[in-house]
Amino acid sequence: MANAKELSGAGLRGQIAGKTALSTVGKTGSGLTYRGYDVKDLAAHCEFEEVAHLILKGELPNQAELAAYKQRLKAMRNLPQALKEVLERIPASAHPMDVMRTGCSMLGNIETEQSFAQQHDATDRLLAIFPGLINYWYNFSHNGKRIEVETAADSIAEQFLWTLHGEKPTQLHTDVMNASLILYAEHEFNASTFTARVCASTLSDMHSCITGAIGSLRGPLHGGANEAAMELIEKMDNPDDAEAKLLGMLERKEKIMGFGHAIYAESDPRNAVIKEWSEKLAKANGDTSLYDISVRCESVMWREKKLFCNADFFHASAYNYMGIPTKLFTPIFVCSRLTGWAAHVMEQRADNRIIRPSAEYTGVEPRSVKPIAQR
Ligand SMILES: CC(=O)SCCNC(=O)CCNC(=O)[C@H](O)C(C)(C)COP(=O)(O)OP(=O)(O)OC[C@H]1O[C@@H](n2cnc3c(N)ncnc32)[C@H](O)[C@@H]1OP(=O)(O)O
Ligand SMILES: O=C([O-])CC(=O)C(=O)O
Repeated sequence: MANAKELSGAGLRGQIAGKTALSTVGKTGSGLTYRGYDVKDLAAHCEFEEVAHLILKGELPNQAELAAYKQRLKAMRNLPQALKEVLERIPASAHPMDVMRTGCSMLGNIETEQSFAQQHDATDRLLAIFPGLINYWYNFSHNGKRIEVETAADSIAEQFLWTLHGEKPTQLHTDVMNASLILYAEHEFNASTFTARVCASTLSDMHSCITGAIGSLRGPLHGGANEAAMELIEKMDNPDDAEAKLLGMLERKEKIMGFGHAIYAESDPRNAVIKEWSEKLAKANGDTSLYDISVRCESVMWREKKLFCNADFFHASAYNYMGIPTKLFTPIFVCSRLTGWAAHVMEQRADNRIIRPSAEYTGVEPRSVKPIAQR
């Protein structure tokens, strides 16, 4: 069993900030469970929709329940005209995470969650619409194409790749995307989920909670690390060059994105899964250089700093092998983590007290206001 990380210091590290029945992170040092199931088990045996059902409704579905759930999501993919018009006004230079944030917020204006009784409907609609939403904007702003988002895709994994590339993806690519969505789905009180819960604790609506969470996920210390990792490894010519560049960065005390974790001590269980998929993709592509560079980065970081790859690092090469533009990496995380965020919002609502911690004051002592002429 891996050692637990010593949790103390700034950033609320180690503080119990609430209760959850959704997941455990690093409880045995390195494990991750969703409602009692090991994430590796789920990634090996399930479709993303099964895991979404587990997280949002409490149990894995049976065959009939899964078919009904997928059919329901499939029927909710259409983009309202008003949302298309907003997306068409966002320039190609925008960051896709900002597009996701705006898209989610806009949907909250036109399909507002009127009461908490609609929380599952609001969540399912977001799950169904997000892949098409981001790829509608991407194709319009980058290629001048208004794509059809109501595809024949059988799953959210397939829908993302289909709406991006305009054709049915290969089984290998669908399988990787499916595993990736499962790995990213839920992670206890991480920064973006905590954002969603804080928002939910004011009794706000689902779209506001998710919009806020997207803003928190965007940063390179959180979800944005998969893009930052790609920007790093694409500058490396080969494994030896990777080693030299990393040693230089460590010497200059630079942060290496895609490494380290706030909770896990020695490894992130999601890494082994996505690393294996990255290797399969590399072999299928007939060019393993990006994978080989990533493997060297992993061994150098462990040898030099005892820092390990988190979920994001091998996602960079895996997504790149599937022809996904780097700036769309973190929006995929959104399409997945939406399940965890929404389930946490529901959990917060079910047993709520407004989240309002205290601060240690470090400012000046009390003083009186001088009339403006005397300042
Ligand atoms: C899906 C996800 O969101 S996973 C996280 C994605 N984020 C990244 O990959 C960004 C890079 N990693 C990091 O910035 C950090 O490891 C975080 C934000 C994930 C966790 O932060 P913390 O809990 O504060 O890290 P931790 O306490 O383990 O840091 C210990 C030391 O290692 C250093 N360290 C941690 N990660 C890294 C890294 N990736 N590169 C270089 N040094 C690092 C810290 O700077 C710290 O050094 P110090 O004591 O001299 O300040
Ligand atoms: O838990 C965290 O701090 C970050 C993380 O890995 C996630 O949100 O998936």
